[in-house]
Amino acid sequence: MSLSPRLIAPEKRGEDAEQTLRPQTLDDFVGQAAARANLKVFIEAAKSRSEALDHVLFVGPPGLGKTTLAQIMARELGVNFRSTSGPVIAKAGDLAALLTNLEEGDVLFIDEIHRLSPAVEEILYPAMEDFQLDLIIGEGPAARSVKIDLARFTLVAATTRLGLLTNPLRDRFGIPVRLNFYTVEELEQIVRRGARILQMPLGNDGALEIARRARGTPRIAGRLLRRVRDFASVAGDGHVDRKIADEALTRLEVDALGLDALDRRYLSMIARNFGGGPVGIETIAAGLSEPRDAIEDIIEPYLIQQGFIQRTPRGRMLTANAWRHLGLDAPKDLAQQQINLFQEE
Ligand SMILES: Nc1ncnc2c1ncn2[C@@H]1O[C@H](COP(=O)(O)OP(=O)(O)OP(=O)(O)O)[C@@H](O)[C@H]1O
Ligand SMILES: [Mg+2]
Repeated sequence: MSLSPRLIAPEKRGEDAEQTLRPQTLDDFVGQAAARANLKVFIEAAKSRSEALDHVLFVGPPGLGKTTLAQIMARELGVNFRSTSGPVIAKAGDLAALLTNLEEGDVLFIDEIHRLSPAVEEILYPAMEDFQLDLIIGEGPAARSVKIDLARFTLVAATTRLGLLTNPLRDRFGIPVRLNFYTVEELEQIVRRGARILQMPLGNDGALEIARRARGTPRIAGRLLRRVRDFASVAGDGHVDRKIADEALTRLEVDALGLDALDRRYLSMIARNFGGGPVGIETIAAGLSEPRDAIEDIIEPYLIQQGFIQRTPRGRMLTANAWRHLGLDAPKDLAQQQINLFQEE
């Protein structure tokens, strides 16, 4: 799943030197206060009992710190970190090989767990619950099943789409953690921290400007920071203030609220072609020539959180906010339309 390239796309891209900006400890990690406080307690408890931590599931839009937190947890627990992802594990045997290599207490991180194949999921259930592998060896009448004991490990999984997880899988995580978009204040701290690490001169107003336009997402904050740095070193003396940040971000087509060209294309298509909606997701996907998954995962969560669109039973609908942001007049009966749609439910 990916969108056409865009600067503020929150999904990961290889070119990003993300590891340099990654916080290494829970205390270093900005924001997500509730999640952080809970994890701290669970980690302390597991350590004091010398037990493996219960399985953890991180849920949230791309770029909010799921992988980062998984790595931090292994470090704070003082155990090995092994990492893989749903689409990479093709066969049951691949997962079996990973699991049998784990040591007591290790963290196994499975990214994009909603993309595991059903056959692989079957293997995972007893492994998570009883720390056992049930394998079928051979085929036909000669097939027999063997049980292999596993070390007590902690599965840390991440998904952008909780709805795509099967219930039995979801139920096996003792610690579900939802990550939310970051506030501007939190992003400002993240931007300042990034600037310190990159040794880049950044004024307070410059940090605020980048934070406000980072779409609630640390990954985007980091990426904007690097692009602004490039711009400042070419256009000026390298120092970043509000004016330089604004110029750079405007050139990159990131608007005052952090929406990029694709976000605006999404909104203006619904406004101009569908009178503001309601319009179904398949129609939107076709109109934008982007995969439906990516639209639901990457574009919509932020637009919903910012109150630009509403999901109604009959499809997506622009809010008054969105019409205003596009500089267009909202239909006169917008409020009444929205009330009617929800009453149909
Ligand atoms: N709380 C934070 N403080 C500082 N930097 C952060 C924070 N959370 C994330 N980052 C930075 O944002 C980037 C993306 O984080 P991460 O890879 O953990 O996101 P993710 O949720 O795993 O995304 P995806 O769903 O695409 O895998 C990293 O470079 C990381 O350094
Ligand atoms: Mg990740």
